[in-house]
Amino acid sequence: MTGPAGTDQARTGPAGDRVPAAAPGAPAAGTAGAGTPAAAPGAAAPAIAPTGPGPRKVAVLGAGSWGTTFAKVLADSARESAHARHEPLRRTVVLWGRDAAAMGHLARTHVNDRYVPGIRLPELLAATGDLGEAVAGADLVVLAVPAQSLRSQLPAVARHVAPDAVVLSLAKGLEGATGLRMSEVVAEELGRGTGLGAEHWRARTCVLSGPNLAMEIAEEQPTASVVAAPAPALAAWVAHACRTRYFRPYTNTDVVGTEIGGVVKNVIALSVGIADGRHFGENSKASIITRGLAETTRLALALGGRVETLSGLAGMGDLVATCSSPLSRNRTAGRLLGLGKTLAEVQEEMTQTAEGIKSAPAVLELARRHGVEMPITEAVVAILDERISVDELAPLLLGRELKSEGTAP
Ligand SMILES: NC(=O)c1ccc[n+]([C@@H]2O[C@H](COP(=O)([O-])OP(=O)(O)OC[C@H]3O[C@@H](n4cnc5c(N)ncnc54)[C@H](O)[C@@H]3O)[C@@H](O)[C@H]2O)c1
Ligand SMILES: O=P(O)(O)OC[C@H](O)CO
Repeated sequence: MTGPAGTDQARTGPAGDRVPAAAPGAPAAGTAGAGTPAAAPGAAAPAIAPTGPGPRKVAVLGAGSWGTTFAKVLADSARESAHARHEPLRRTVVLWGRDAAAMGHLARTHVNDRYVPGIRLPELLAATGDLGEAVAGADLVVLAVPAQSLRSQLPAVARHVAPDAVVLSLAKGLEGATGLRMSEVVAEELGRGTGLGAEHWRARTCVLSGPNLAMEIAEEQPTASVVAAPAPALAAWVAHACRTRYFRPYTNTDVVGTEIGGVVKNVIALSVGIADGRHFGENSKASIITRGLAETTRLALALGGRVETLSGLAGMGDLVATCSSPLSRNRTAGRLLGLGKTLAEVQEEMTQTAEGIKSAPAVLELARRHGVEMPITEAVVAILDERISVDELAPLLLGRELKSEGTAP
């Protein structure tokens, strides 16, 4: 690992316990080394809601636009908090990316020009191409790889993760093959890989979602977000770890609703992009956004989410940001489709992840399994499958039987 480590001689784990400081790259107390199981099956589970100071070591896995930006947020948060308390910096933030050469360059230069051009990253931010080195001893493990790649990274995470670590998922997608939400994939894989079981990790897995276009946050433009966790104290611990003067995370305990809001808005943004590509104006786009929120809410409620989550930052907030911004990759992909490009051409042109393309069929399948009607999603999937043309989108949606407004089917 390259970059500064925490300055204190001791670290406090998520459960508030004092444990000896770990040398950079070495497993911390309570953490298994590379290739060894992280914890014996049936080991006593430490407290789920961490107390005390925030995480001493944070690993951020995935050095794309959001992983890099969120690592900056975590480093800035530590610096601001130390400054406010007149205390020394106590946090190490380690960003892991699969391209070791790129990570070496990032560590030396503190820039990631491919994903956040022009942004100077904090000195506190370390970078590595060695996943074990990043995860070992981390109190908080942040997952920022795209949804379809997450599962393949988790066995390696399981080999190194501390049993009492907290996991924070940033991805906004459903797994295509299973239709599972990212928090479900995390619990399943870490439960199996550590031998601690899915329930152990479900209780420690949080998600962050909201109107969070990475480049705006990298530029320190004021932004709010939501941390959802199974327990309020856990959400608060994570929120405190990432609050900065430009980033304000709210908390809730609706993990399902928060994840579904982040997933489905990408599909709706594809549709708004298509409308944009067909040169439709604001009425059309506002109509899609509003009815998109209705179908997102229907699905979230069917899965156990809460309506206030969908009318909040992780629902309406994210939908508005993504559907309005030219920075959105999903809206951009939709726009290219609307301009007449094929899906293959769009994918060729996109250099960053547009989660909605892979998630849309999984969202539709999930909705069907729960008897939820999602006409916009259905139309987007039909376009992606090339069963209908982009010109058929509007007649298809407007030709449906009239009904009363609201989220009811
Ligand atoms: N960019 C944003 O504004 C933003 C904001 C909020 C949430 N998100 C979500 O965050 C997640 C990550 O998106 P992003 O914007 O950082 O994507 P990105 O396209 O900018 O970067 C993706 C990164 O993941 C890496 N990657 C891809 N496959 C991998 C694999 N198999 N193993 C390891 N690394 C792999 C790539 O090399 C790249 O560094 C997505 O789910 C996205 O929806 C993005
Ligand atoms: O660029 P997009 O479309 O992946 O959207 C980025 C963020 O999710 C917006 O909140």
